[in-house]
Amino acid sequence: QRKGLPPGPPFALPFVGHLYLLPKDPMSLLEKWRKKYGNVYMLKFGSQPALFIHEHGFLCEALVKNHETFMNRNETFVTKTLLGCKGIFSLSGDAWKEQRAFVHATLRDLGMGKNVMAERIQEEVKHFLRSIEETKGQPTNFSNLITATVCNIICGVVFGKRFSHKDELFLELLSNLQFLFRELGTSMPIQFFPFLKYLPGDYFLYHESVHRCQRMKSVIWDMINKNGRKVNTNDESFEDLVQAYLTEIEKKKVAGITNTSIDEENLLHTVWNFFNAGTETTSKTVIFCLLYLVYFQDIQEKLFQEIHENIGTERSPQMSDKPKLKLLNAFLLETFRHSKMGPFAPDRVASKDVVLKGFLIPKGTVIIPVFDSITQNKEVWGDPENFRPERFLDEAKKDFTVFSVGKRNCVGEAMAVMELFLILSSMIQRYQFLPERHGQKPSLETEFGFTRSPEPFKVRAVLRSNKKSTD
Ligand code: HEM
Repeated sequence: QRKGLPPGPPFALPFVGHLYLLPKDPMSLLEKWRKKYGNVYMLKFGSQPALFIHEHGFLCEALVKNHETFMNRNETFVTKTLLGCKGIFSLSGDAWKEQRAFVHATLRDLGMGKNVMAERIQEEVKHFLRSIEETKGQPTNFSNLITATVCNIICGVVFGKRFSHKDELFLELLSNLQFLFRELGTSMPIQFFPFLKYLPGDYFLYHESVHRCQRMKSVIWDMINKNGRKVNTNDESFEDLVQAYLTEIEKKKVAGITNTSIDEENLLHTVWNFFNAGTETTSKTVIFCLLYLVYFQDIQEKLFQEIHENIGTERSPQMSDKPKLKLLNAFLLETFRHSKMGPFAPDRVASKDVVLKGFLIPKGTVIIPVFDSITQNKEVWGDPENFRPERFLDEAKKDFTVFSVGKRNCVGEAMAVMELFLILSSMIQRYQFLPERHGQKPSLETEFGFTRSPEPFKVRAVLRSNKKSTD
């Protein structure tokens, strides 16, 4: 090891580095290494150094204080082969800065004033509540409905329209999205050993993933074009992201600007990134919230009382109600923390040699934030194993976010928070969620993946007695 490098386990093998040591769910091994080497240690992924960060302060040192050095994404099988290094998620350098500034400003505008974003979310929430009602209090697994709802909210914000949950394009979008999320974990070895794609039988799902990505592009392209859009470069008022983006492309053309990343290829991939980054994360959060509501009936009742006192049961919750629902806000933060929904943040790469808190981090090092430890550290949280929303009410503010930190944090954070607030407050206001069978709690066990999932569970959604049917 070069002098000054962070500590790390021995026995890195030629070609594979430490990869051979990592099991499918590596979290307990990473925790073991954290205890042995500290909150920051280094492994080798093949020949590439990989820095694991288990501490919020160190993460800020890297991603906030040294943003320019760690701004770029690592080029991986997913970002390079599947996403073609296009779109806001995969781009690096000036092209990323240009996409980010444009997307950030557009999302901000959609969420301000008339608040088109909140309107689109509320429209979808109405459909969601109606679908819950159709279950008539019978035990139901709501996961697919929640995922379709969240995906359709993105359609509303991006394309300016929602789709019927039975629409063929919408169903294909959803199925490819779910496949890629579920299966990419299995094809991970391909990330480091691309020659595996030549093995017969497509065991690592290389060809299937490439095929699904091609279908995904074609579906999104159809959705982008479907409205037969007209672009008016003088019109500054937009009701969706695609319209804003197409207008920006046109403006650049009219002005003769060719040195730009604002083009159709990046539009397609950026829209795709929205679905990849926004569907699974947000829907899993709602699913975990539902699980905790059912498991902790006393907390559910307190949340209902808070809504009852501050909003009543006659009108739908609005974004302006959010500051008043302190327990609901705390419940959401505790769900993020306790569920460990996103074990890792997507990786970045060091663009030059840099010294962080006395450690030398060589150019080309991959940075892997381990959110699991940040949310489960006993020294920070005291009793991390307990689900206690009040910790976000009573105690000194904790440094923690599941949206990552710095200028390249989640660009959809405000939208996600809006969705989660409107979905949850509306659900709790209207229904009481009960376990499948009286007195039988669902399991809190989870399965590891890009995002963690709870074990499948059914719930009875019983209309609160003071609510009228939505029909
Ligand atoms: C609970 C919900 C969500 C969580 C926990 C979450 C978390 C994250 C995290 C950890 C990152 C990586 C940031 C980094 O590299 O440091 C990210 C990036 C991103 N997220 Fe989210 N996200 C959520 C919802 C959304 C939504 C609703 C959208 C949009 C519809 C979205 C769009 C994106 C995009 C486009 C990026 C890439 C940003 C860039 O590279 O500049 N996310 N998200």
